[in-house]
Order: sequence, then C-alpha cells, then structure tokens
Amino acid sequence: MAPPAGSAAPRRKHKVTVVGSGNWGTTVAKLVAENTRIHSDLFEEEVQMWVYEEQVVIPSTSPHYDAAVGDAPQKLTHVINTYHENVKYLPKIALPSNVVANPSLVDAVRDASILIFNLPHEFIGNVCRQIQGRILPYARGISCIKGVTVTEDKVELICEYIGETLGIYCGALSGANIANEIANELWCETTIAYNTPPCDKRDGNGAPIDGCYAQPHLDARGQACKVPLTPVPLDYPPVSHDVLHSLFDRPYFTVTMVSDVVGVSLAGALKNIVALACGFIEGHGWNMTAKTAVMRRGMLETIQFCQDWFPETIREMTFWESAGWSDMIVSCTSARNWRYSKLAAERGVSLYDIERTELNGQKLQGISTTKEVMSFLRKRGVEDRYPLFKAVEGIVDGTFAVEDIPSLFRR
Ligand SMILES: NC(=O)c1ccc[n+]([C@@H]2O[C@H](COP(=O)([O-])OP(=O)(O)OC[C@H]3O[C@@H](n4cnc5c(N)ncnc54)[C@H](O)[C@@H]3O)[C@@H](O)[C@H]2O)c1
Ligand SMILES: O=P(O)(O)OC[C@H](O)CO
Repeated sequence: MAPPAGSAAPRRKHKVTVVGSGNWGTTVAKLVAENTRIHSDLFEEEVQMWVYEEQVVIPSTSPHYDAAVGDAPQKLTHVINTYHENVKYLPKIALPSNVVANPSLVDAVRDASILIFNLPHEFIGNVCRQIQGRILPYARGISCIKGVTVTEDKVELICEYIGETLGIYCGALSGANIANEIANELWCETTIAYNTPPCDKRDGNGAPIDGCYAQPHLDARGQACKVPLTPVPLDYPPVSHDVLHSLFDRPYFTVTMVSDVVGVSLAGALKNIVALACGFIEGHGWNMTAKTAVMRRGMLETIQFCQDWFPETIREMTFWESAGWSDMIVSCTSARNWRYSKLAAERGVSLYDIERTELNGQKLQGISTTKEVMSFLRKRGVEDRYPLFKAVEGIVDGTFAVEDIPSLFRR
C-alpha cells in the first residue's frame, strides 16, 4: 500500500467527540474543551458530548429552576446546553460553553477524528454496534473506561474491543482519578497509553517515516492487526503523544504518556474488584492494616492476570504509574466502588440494592468486572489461582463471608 498523498503541512483540525456523559464522561469533556480552546491550531473548539438522553427535574432550590417550567421533567441535553451544567451526573460544575450535548450518537461522532469513549463498560458493545461504519475510517480513539469485555474465547481490553469493532486504533486513559475532584480542579495525575500505529508515524517535517507506513500495527497481544488501519491524513496534525498530551493535560491534570495499553487498561479494570474487597473489609469493621493486605494481594493477582493472559506486551513498570498503584490506593480508600461496598457491608444489604437505591443512575464497575473476570477464569479452571477475586465474587453473591478472607492466604 502506498503512503497517503497530501501536503505534510497540517491544515485541518481534529474534531473531538466524547462518547458518554456520566460523572467521568462530563468531567473529561470539560477538561478537553478547555484545551481545544487553548490549542485552536490543533483542534476544533467545539467538543461534542453524546448524552444518553433522559428526563430530569430541576429542584426549586436550584439556581437553574425556572418557575415557568416548574417540576416538569426536561431533557438532560436541553438542560446541559442551556445552563452548561450536567445537573444529574456532575452537578454544581460549570461546563465550558463549547461542550455541546448531543442526544444522537451517530450525529455526535460524525466527522470526529478523535473519539473519547467514556461510559460504563457494560454499554460499550451497544454503542460500538450503533456507530460501526458511521465514523471516519481514520478516526483514533481513547478509552477512559475501566473494565474488560469477556467473550467466549478471550478476555478483551475495552480499547482493543473498540478498535476491532470500529476498525480504528484506540488507546487508553486511566489513573487515580476521582471525577468530582478533577471537575473541581484539584490536582491529580493520569496515564495515557497510546501505541502510535506505524502508518501514523511522521518525521520532523510531518511526512510519513520511510518504511513505517508499510509495517502492520501490533495489537495489545503483540500480534499484527488483521485489518489494516487507515492512516490519519497528512493534512491533520498527527495523533501523536504530543498532540494527545495537548488535548488532555491541564494544570490540575498531569498526563504521563506510555505505550503499555495492556497494563494501563487491566490495572484500571481490576482495581475495581480490589476496591470492593476493601469496602467490604472496612464495612465489616477492619481497618487500614487489613485493607493494605488486600491491596497488596489484589495487585499481585492483577499483575498475575496480565502476565497470564497478555504475556507478550505487559510491562511491570506500568504498575508504578498513576494507572497502577496510585489508582489502587485511591480506589480502595475514597472512590465509589469502595464507598458503596462499605455501605453494603455496614447495612448488611446486597451491593445490587445499594447501586439501585444510592447511586442515582451511576454504576459500580466492580460488580460487572468481577463477574466477567471470574467467568473467564472459571471457564479455564484457574479460578483458584485468584483467591481474592474469587472471594469478592462470593461476597457479592452472598456465598462467602468477609471474615473468611484471611483464611484464603493461610499456608
Ligand atoms: N466517576 C469517576 O470518578 C471515574 C473516574 C475514572 C474512571 N471512571 C470510569 O469511567 C467510566 C464511566 O463512568 P462514569 O463515572 O462517567 O459513569 P456514571 O456511573 O457516572 O454514569 C452512568 C452513565 O451511564 C449512562 N447510561 C445509563 N444507561 C445507559 C445505556 N443503556 N446506554 C448507554 N449509557 C447509559 C448514563 O446516562 C450515565 O451517563 C467507567 O468505566 C468508570 O469506571 C470513573
Ligand atoms: O468511583 P469509582 O469506584 O468508579 O472509581 C473512580 C476511579 O476509577 C478512581 O480512580
């Protein structure tokens, strides 16, 4: 295949769309929209945000309450575009006016050259099916989703699943990131894993690098991708580590770019299982010493999982990035999976009940990730090599007691 024709000097700008508008989706739309304004040489200013449409009622205590509308339900997209606030999933945070909420998924992704996927992982299959063949063939993706997809024969990273389903390359963003803190511009770090496809590599003049173009891109397992990627046209700025850094890095959100998509994705997904364990432990009345033991065991099982199923590409140094130990610590001490599993243990009710009654539509990713990972391990008869993950599944299902966790590790 010949390299793409065209001038090496970029003329077009990237159109950025955020697919998803929950607590984290809206926060990422905010920070990215701040950057598209600053880097107007690289990006179109407007950022589309796909919103799973629903009706919301603005309470009379809200500054957005309109007496003429009263308690009548209104479309969430209308509320976001009118008041520049996602009153349901990110209340009390002003969004830049260049974030545009769009209830049509197909319309929101049309002509976007950078797609940011940010919604609970259980919905990604349906979303990808709807936009298959309806995006730019050379679009590039970043998945901010923490979870995995499990099919009959394999466990798949979300970014891998997105890439294969849509025929594009997709990297991953993950870190010790509590959406509400970042939305309030409290400083934190994150990790973006992006393995620039050979066909997108350019030299200092913006021209394709000799030979690179013809090389196949290697997937997360280190194997050549089955479907060749369509290169990003040369009249766009390259989708490089530098350009992605410009899109996501903020004074309150420090981005480190790496290439290990497996480590970043799996650390982000599996820590949610460990966070549930820590919540159950604390709700049971144990404290930091028990929790740090569980974090350590959980990290060992996470690294073992990566080595067992993605041995070709995993890099242990990734676990020292924000996506690794930092996310493990924050998730086990202050995030939702920890907070609500603690509440479930304190109240003696199931986690499903807590998700339904306390979360106002938000999702605990740890529940589905535990189920999916355990079904994958059980199918291969290796679930006993992952005693902590197995115990969490048992506690969620009510078949295992928190006080029996130490017995798992007795020799
Ligand atoms: N919230 C955080 O602090 C945080 C931080 C880092 C990463 N993450 C990860 O980001 C991802 C997104 O989480 P979030 O916190 O933004 O979500 P959330 O739990 O706040 O919101 C749920 C979202 O799902 C949408 N939804 C409900 N039903 C749907 C359907 N059938 N199809 C499509 N969408 C539907 C809702 O409209 C809402 O936008 C998750 O993988 C999470 O682990 C979250
Ligand atoms: O609130 P949680 O449990 O979904 O976790 C949020 C982030 O993943 C923490 O880094």
